[in-house]
Amino acid sequence: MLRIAIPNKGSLSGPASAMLHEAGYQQRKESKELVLVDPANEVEFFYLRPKDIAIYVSAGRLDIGITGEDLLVDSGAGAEPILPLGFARSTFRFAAKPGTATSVEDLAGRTIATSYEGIVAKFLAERGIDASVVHLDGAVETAIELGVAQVIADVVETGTSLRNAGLEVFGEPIMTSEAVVIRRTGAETDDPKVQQFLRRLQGVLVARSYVMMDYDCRVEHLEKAVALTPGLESPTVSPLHHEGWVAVRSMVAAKEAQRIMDDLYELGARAILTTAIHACRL
Ligand SMILES: Nc1ncnc2c1ncn2[C@@H]1O[C@H](COP(=O)(O)OP(=O)(O)OP(=O)(O)O)[C@@H](O)[C@H]1O
Ligand SMILES: O=P(O)(O)OC[C@H]1O[C@H](OP(=O)(O)OP(=O)(O)O)[C@H](O)[C@@H]1O
Ligand SMILES: [Mg+2]
Repeated sequence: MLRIAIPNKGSLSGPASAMLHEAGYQQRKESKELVLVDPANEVEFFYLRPKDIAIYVSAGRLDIGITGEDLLVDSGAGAEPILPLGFARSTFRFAAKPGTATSVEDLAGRTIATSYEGIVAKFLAERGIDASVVHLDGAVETAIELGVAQVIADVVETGTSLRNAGLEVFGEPIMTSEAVVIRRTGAETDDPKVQQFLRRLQGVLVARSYVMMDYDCRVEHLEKAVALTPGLESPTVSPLHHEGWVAVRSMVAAKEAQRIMDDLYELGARAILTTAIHACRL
């Protein structure tokens, strides 16, 4: 059985479970379940606090986990990312009241409120900046207004929370982050069970970002049409009963599909269809 740590709460939890479900794994039906065994797929899911996942995985009793890159760095645990998952994308930044700080040099002597002391301490140590850090569990943006700190260091996505608190980012971004699959540093890379799990998730990522495109075109336009739809390997081209015409089938990036359909139509291609890909193994 592959033993996998999954976030039980917060921004990572819903999208992680949705991705696993799409990959064909059973997921828990109610949020109080702590462990779920999926015998058909030979995996066991442990629903853990996102901040703790890297610690569990580094301890070696769980094979892999899903967490945020920022949480992994913050934990300082001996685990490493092996597959980016494309959700929970964020940037970790310093922010303060406008006019009170413009660069990281202004951090010296200040108090910084954060839920991510590990990341902040590492950043300050690397730059030799002497500042105090106060830990808060959340709603860190309010710390300045309430006099707990002069600066915050927090996750920023849309910037709405900062704006609502009347704060502005300053200095370079401390790090960018997204959800990742992690494993213990130096763990077996070629464990077939881990490889199969990763292939399933990669299949979901591809199925989400590509569509299958089919169209008919005249043989003399084939080269130009295929240049628009080169596919991942090479398009499938089949003869049509109607002489001088071929049918072409190719994978296309979903976000480019409409533009490519326009260009194919201009070229004289017809019966241009796109269909969703539900699952794949490349
Ligand atoms: N608004 C957001 N947009 C995108 N990613 C986010 C957002 N908030 C947090 N994250 C990411 O989610 C992970 C943090 O998950 P975690 O569950 O600890 O915090 P949370 O989503 O803020 O939940 P909570 O604070 O309610 O427990 C981090 O990787 C972080 O970068
Ligand atoms: O830039 P934004 O789109 O506003 O997103 C960033 C905010 O989202 C998260 O907060 P969350 O809602 O999880 O509350 P928390 O601060 O209590 O963790 C994060 O801690 C930021 O506060
Ligand atoms: Mg939060």
